[in-house]
Amino acid sequence: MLIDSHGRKVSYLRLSITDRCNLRCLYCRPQDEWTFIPHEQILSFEEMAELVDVARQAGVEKVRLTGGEPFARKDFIPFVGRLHVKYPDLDLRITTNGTLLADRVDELREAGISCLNISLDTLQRKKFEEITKIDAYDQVRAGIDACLKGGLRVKVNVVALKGINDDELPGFVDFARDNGVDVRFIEFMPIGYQSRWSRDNYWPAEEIISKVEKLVPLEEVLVASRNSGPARMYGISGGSGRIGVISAVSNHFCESCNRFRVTSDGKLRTCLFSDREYDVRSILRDPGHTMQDMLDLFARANAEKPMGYRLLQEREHNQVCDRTMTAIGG
Ligand SMILES: Nc1nc2c(ncn2[C@@H]2O[C@H](COP(=O)(O)OP(=O)(O)OP(=O)(O)O)[C@@H](O)[C@H]2O)c(=O)[nH]1
Ligand SMILES: C[S@@+](CC[C@H](N)C(=O)[O-])C[C@H]1O[C@@H](n2cnc3c(N)ncnc32)[C@H](O)[C@@H]1O
Ligand code: SF4
Ligand code: SF4
Repeated sequence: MLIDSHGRKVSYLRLSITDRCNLRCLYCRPQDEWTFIPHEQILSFEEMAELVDVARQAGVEKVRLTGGEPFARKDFIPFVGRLHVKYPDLDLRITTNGTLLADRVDELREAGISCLNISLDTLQRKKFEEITKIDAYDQVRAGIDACLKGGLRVKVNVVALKGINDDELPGFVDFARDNGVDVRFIEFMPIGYQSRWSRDNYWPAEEIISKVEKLVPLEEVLVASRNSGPARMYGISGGSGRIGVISAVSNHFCESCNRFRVTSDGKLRTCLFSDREYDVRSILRDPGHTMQDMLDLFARANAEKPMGYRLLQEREHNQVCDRTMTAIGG
């Protein structure tokens, strides 16, 4: 079991399947120039499965597969299916941009997935293209509809962008209520070289919630699971669907941080905000390595796990780390 000096226990792994993505969201990655991680440095699915073995041994109960865009990697769904067969009691989740989903819902359900986190920052097609650089709004909406029709639970992630989507609260409240889904507004985090974060486009969670309260009565819902994420959720009175906020900048949740991250090139990050990385890939590719070597690395990393909000304070909210979100996995 991995418990650090602040008493935090690691029970949740975010594993990035690939740094490649078919969108170019303005808050996530550089807009003009970027390089992808060379193919040979990306962990194979066999290596990722071994990593999950180690994580299970270390006490991890929930694994979120992310990216880049996880569905952009060939044979992603069969990999999910293999993990599910091997660990039927593992809480296996996916975060996706939803563009490549619509015709894969049955396959996903058969692979053991019952809930998807799907990113959608606007309910307007033209604005979607402005934010992501790609005209794929209809694909995402079709992906969400297909999930709901196919009986998968959906949580919608909206990066809160002042001056860009702060006029769309009524639409998102209706969307949550009409579809019975969770819509979660994530504070824009200043992550990655060339981050476009600024005081002008940052829209804090408290402001979002107080504006939603003027539209509809809200009731805070306490999230009971120890493996749950950092969202604060509110039920919409008199209807289904919920609105939530992830206040990663204004009101941190580092005391209850339950997670490790591993990037697609096999670097363990104990904190989203810290570029301090531990080289899992070198161990995995050493023919003589043992499970204990991996567990020792996890333990050493965990002993050095920071309180991420302090790193943010030290940088005075300017770009907190160099790696881009698309390479870390969010
Ligand atoms: N600062 C910070 N942000 C996080 C952390 N975990 C997730 N986030 C952010 O929260 C947003 C939503 O993440 P998701 O991939 O949907 O996962 P989640 O909300 O943690 O997962 P569940 O609650 O299990 O659904 C992303 O922008 C993440 O970067 C964290 O530990 N620290
Ligand atoms: C990096 S993406 C990877 C998975 C998938 N491509 C997607 O967009 O859902 C994971 C999550 O991080 C969020 N994200 C990316 N950059 C962010 C930033 N700078 N601040 C807050 N959230 C961000 C995305 O909106 C998404 O919900
Ligand atoms: S990884 Fe996700 S958030 Fe980043 S550019 Fe791709 S779709 Fe957008
Ligand atoms: S900022 Fe770092 S320590 Fe804080 S919750 Fe996020 S990952 Fe955990």
